[in-house]
Amino acid sequence: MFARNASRAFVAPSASRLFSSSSARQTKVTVLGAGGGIGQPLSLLLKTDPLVSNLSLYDIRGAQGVAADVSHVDTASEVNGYPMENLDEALDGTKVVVIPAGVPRKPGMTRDDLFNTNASIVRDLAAAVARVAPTANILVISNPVNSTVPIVAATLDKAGVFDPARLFGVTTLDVVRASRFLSAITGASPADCNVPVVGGHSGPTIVPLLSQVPQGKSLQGESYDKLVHRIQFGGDEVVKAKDGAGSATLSMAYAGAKFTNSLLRGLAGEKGVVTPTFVKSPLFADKGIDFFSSLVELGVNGVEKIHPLGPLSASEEKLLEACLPELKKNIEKGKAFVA
Ligand SMILES: NC(=O)C1=CN([C@@H]2O[C@H](COP(=O)(O)OP(=O)(O)OC[C@H]3O[C@@H](n4cnc5c(N)ncnc54)[C@H](O)[C@@H]3O)[C@@H](O)[C@H]2O)C=CC1
Ligand SMILES: O=C([O-])CC(=O)C(=O)O
Repeated sequence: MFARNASRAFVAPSASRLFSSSSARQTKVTVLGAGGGIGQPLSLLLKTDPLVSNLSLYDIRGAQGVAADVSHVDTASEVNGYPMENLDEALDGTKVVVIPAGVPRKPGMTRDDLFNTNASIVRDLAAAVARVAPTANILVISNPVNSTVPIVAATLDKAGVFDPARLFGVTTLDVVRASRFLSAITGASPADCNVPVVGGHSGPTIVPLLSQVPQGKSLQGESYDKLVHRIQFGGDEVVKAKDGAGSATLSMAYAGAKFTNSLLRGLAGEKGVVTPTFVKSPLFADKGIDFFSSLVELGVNGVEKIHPLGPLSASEEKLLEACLPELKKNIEKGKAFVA
């Protein structure tokens, strides 16, 4: 059964629940990059989401095969796959566009090293969304998220269709990791370890607010430092273990499906859906940083309310201090690319 709160675990609904959910508001969701390491399992998980009525899978290679495969799963949604030349058709009438298109890291690379390849992929896809589905909600997974989200914003802005309430950088994997890693050292259930992770999505820009959850409050010294490092560099752990074969795909697909489900519940009118996401934000705009991830309430129009950070410990103040200049640089790089 689906969790009712964005911060709880995402669990695929049972078939009986799916069949009884036909009255739920349903929505066309498009995945751009559906043939990839994230795109394939993400498409599978979205096929199990009863809030998705149509699943549109697009990639420059392989999307039709993924669509044929996923379409046999016994849930009610329709699935269509589109090849490279049919991007407009894939986007037609879509409410939600999820973008995991682009290259992943190899050992020794930073997320910023992906900029040269992924910036133009994301810009061109955003331009197509602006043209074909200008009111769609856009969920950006492609790295470096700190730069690709500003790229999408600037591209939509250029086309005259940017609505800040409908653009989201997906930072859910950081939240999922924080929850799991904290639960692993405290013995608490991950469901009780809902750590708000704020800032951006790369190394020092990832700021876990452990002091805001009871299980994390008392951590200090080496165990605190180790946990923060693991949350900030969890992606590197996977890149290293995959040894040249890419970065996190399965946990990211889970995180992407979880965030998409949260957004769909908000769009359908559910109240109290609150989760961290990287959005255009006033929180640090006075410092020239106009995108930031913090707890955001999702509603019928997308972003309903951006929550303030709340009280920070001295250690968290320091983490935030380290985050801001790096994040600013990443955002400016994205903006400059489109300008
Ligand atoms: N936001 C996050 O937390 C995370 C982000 N990522 C990022 O997600 C991205 C994708 O990662 P993977 O799926 O592992 O890579 P992958 O290489 O397995 O898949 C990428 C897919 O994008 C497709 N693609 C390339 N250009 C395209 C275009 N113009 N239009 C449509 N599709 C296109 C490729 O054909 C491929 O199927 C990477 O940039 C990675 O760094 C990965 C993990 C977590
Ligand atoms: O580490 C990477 O490159 C992929 C990613 O963003 C993550 O796993 O958090």
